[in-house]
Amino acid sequence: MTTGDTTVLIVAGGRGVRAGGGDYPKQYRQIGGIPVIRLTLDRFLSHPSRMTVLVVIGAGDAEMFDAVAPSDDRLLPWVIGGDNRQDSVRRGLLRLADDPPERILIHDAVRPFASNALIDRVIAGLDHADAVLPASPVTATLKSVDDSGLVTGTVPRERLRAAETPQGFRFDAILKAHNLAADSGLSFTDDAAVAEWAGIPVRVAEGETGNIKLTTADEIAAADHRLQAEAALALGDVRVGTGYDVHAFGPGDTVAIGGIVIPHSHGIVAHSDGDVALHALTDAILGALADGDIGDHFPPSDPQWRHASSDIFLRFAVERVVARGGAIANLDVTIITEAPRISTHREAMRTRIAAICGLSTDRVAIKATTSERLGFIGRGEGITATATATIRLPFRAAP
Ligand SMILES: Nc1ccn([C@@H]2O[C@H](COP(=O)(O)OP(=O)(O)OP(=O)(O)O)[C@@H](O)[C@H]2O)c(=O)n1
Ligand SMILES: C[C@](O)(CO)[C@H](O)COP(=O)(O)O
Repeated sequence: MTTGDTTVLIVAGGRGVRAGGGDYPKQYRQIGGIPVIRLTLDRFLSHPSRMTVLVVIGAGDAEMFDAVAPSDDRLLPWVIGGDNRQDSVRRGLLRLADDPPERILIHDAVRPFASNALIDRVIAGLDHADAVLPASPVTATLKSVDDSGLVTGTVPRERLRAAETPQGFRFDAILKAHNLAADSGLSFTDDAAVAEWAGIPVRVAEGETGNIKLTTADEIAAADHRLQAEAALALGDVRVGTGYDVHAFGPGDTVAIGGIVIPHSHGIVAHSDGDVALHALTDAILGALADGDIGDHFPPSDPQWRHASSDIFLRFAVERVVARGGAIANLDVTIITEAPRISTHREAMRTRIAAICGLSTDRVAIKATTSERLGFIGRGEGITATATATIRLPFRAAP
């Protein structure tokens, strides 16, 4: 397949009357949060063959187009289109005529789902033909109907194909055909029809039923739902949980904070090792799962947790996420104490927590503050930590 010297002409000059019209044509409406024309442009600009793209826009649409167009040096300055699709295509072809490409793909701005494989099939077809039409078999039973609404017959569908775009052509051949068609005053709804009329053999390439043209408001709404659902599936069921813990200082000379042991003028009064950061994180993860709290799973009354290292609790919470097919997106802790100073231990804490949870350290944040000598923290009587955990569960995860 030869892919060099292929330009794409995207026609976006229509008013979208069948979709409801208005000042905001359908190619500028959003599906899945992105303007239709932007999706279409991205399809072609991201194609590996690095094609040049020319867009034909409606008179008065320049501001709308410039607002949504990507910045890419392969995107040529737009051309203003005509009163119908055929005229818009011809205006685009004429713009390219001074420095013509070898091959041209002509595509509707309102077909945002053309795949790379489909584009490849059309380009490959041009190695053996001057005109290539992607098309799919018609699956509906087709009826002809008279003006009174009576069925006059059933149309055999075996030889019928529904035409799609991008349609591919040798540039010189389709420009000539369009010029002849314009001179003759005939009108056609696609460029393959212009080629057929001009006597150019049109070869069919396998189309894609997903490569729909957004013609009606219902089709736009369905495409929007499709992309929203895909995005939601990719993102998963995102949940956020928060946690809080407090412990008093007491006799001793070390404190466990954030999974590491730090020398201090006091110890921590606690049933376990009293690591407020790991306890807050454990509760944040359990909170995101709506799975009780640390005390439910590790009751202080149970002697087996006496002096336990708190990484056991945190790992347990992480395993509850993994057991539901989920993953932790990030953990964020704030430690509030007058002393010891946290900043010098921050990286060691991040590394340790990341290791306990099986995360990369860039998903773990440790912050610290004092309470400005106010309250029990300010008097150095205790230490607290708050935490937030964001997790992603698959949809339809077991409750
Ligand atoms: N004067 C025109 C008319 C159509 N098109 C483009 O041709 C493609 C064909 O799709 P179609 O659904 O026919 O678009 P509209 O003409 O906008 O729709 P309608 O007929 O409902 O007004 C669209 O990308 C449309 O923007 C164009 O560039 N210039
Ligand atoms: C070019 C086209 O998309 C091929 O299916 C189609 O013909 C364009 O517009 P239509 O007026 O909705 O047929």
